[in-house]
Amino acid sequence: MKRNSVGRVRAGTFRIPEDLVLDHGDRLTGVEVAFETYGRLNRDKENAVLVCHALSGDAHAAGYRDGEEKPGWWDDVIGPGKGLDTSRYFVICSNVLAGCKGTTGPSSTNPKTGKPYGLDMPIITIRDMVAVQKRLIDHLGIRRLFAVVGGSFGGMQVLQWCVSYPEMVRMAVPIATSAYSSPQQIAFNEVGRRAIISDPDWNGGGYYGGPPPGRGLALARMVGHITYLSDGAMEEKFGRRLQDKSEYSFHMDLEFQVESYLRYHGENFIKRFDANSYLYITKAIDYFDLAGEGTLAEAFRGVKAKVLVISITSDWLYPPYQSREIVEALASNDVDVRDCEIASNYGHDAFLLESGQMNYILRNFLSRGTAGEIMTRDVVTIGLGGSVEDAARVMVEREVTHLPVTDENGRLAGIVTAWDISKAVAMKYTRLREIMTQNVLTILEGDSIETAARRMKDHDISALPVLDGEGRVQGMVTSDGISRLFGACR
Ligand SMILES: CC(=O)SCCNC(=O)CCNC(=O)[C@H](O)C(C)(C)COP(=O)(O)OP(=O)(O)OC[C@H]1O[C@@H](n2cnc3c(N)ncnc32)[C@H](O)[C@@H]1OP(=O)(O)O
Ligand SMILES: N[C@@H](CCO)C(=O)O
Repeated sequence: MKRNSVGRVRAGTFRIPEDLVLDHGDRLTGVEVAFETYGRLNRDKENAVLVCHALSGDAHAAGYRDGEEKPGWWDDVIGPGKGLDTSRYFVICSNVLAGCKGTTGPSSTNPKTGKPYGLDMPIITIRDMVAVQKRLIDHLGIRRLFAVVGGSFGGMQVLQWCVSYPEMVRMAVPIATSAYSSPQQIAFNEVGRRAIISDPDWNGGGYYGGPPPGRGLALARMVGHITYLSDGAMEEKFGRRLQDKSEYSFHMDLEFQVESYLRYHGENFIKRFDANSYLYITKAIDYFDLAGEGTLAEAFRGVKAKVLVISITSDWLYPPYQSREIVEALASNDVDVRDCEIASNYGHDAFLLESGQMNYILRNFLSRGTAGEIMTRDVVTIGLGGSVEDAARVMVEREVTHLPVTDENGRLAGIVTAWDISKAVAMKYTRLREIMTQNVLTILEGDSIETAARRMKDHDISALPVLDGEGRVQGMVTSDGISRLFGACR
């Protein structure tokens, strides 16, 4: 087992109770979603990170399933102390709708016929896929996701989350992706689909129970896999070296290492993936175009998330210019967006390979610092029934200038400051209710430090009570505390 892995994991299945109405009006009954989770959901359910997988990915993003040697596809990034730190976050990954790894897709049994859907499966969009993920997140009782993260086709899902459910996404990390599929990306997907459809075993998509279109699917994967690498990476890996020989054979069969490698990946892929799912997912990718008839800036108008857009220097499938378009369109809507570029020779799949850079970037972005991390936890409060004199005594004894006032349930009812005490003495008030501020400005544990600093600055105050989801005081953030923090970052 790899170091700092989340360890043994097993997939859960969630069955959506109601019919799923799809983007194009079709309905699916009894949709099931396979998912895995890593880490622990905190009491306020505010530390959930949804990971969206790429084309051939699945819910098994990290850890080891019983009987399997290889960990999940992003085990280098998900785990204790890693970029998606499972000692802090509750990480969720689900298999996409139309997938073939536990979530309803063309290879699943159609409840109407008792047979595999095949091409009876309606065409699915990325918006449909994200709508299914939303139902899973609702089912888990999560009202707002701390972050949504994904690479490639997974990055498209991240952008769709930001547009479809802006209130639910606190931070978003679309990686090596695009807000629309370019003609070149469509072209490669079409070649892959034609390879499958041209395979005699495809049988109109009705191959289940008989030989699958393995030749077509392997060929589709070989073409796709070339786009996941780079010219430099292939030069490094293979050059013109021959496979298990020192001179040309001058025949039509295998000569070069690169040929052998692609055949290997093709043959490996058909052991774990369904050809019809390949058709449906690449179709969903082709249809993806957030701007639609309008502009990308218009599409991003409602985005509320803080966004980090990550691109890869050598990615020629989803080139960095497509990430720049996303950044510009978000920035034009005053979205809090930043971008970074992973320096790598690996090409598009670098988001799976450059785990050192990925972990560093994710850790720094996600832990941009939250109020919960810098608040003083041993916060001093006073009950609503207390007197001005009681408040003055507590302030002197505990050397505080702000005193949250709580009701009988421990919920915040107001706040009293040293200035209020001075006024009370001058005005001869004796009860807290007479002097406390009732409309208290507060902050949530998961809100960023920047948000706290901006709120204090905008309202010219020097302290903010930090509340949990039930309105109970968890701590205090003060302007002194924040300045000390940034003072440390010389
Ligand atoms: C992101 C998601 O949602 S999912 C998906 C992630 N998984 C995949 O995409 C699976 C297929 N993709 C890959 O394997 C990707 O290249 C990665 C990023 C996952 C792995 O990349 P790398 O670690 O660089 O592995 P690489 O692409 O070089 O392939 C190594 C394999 O090729 C084999 N190989 C290398 N050269 C040759 C050759 N000349 N002939 C035959 N096989 C070869 C190796 O033996 C190795 O086999 P193994 O995987 O059984 O150990
Ligand atoms: N190679 C990864 C990324 C593709 O975009 C996959 O197969 O899913």
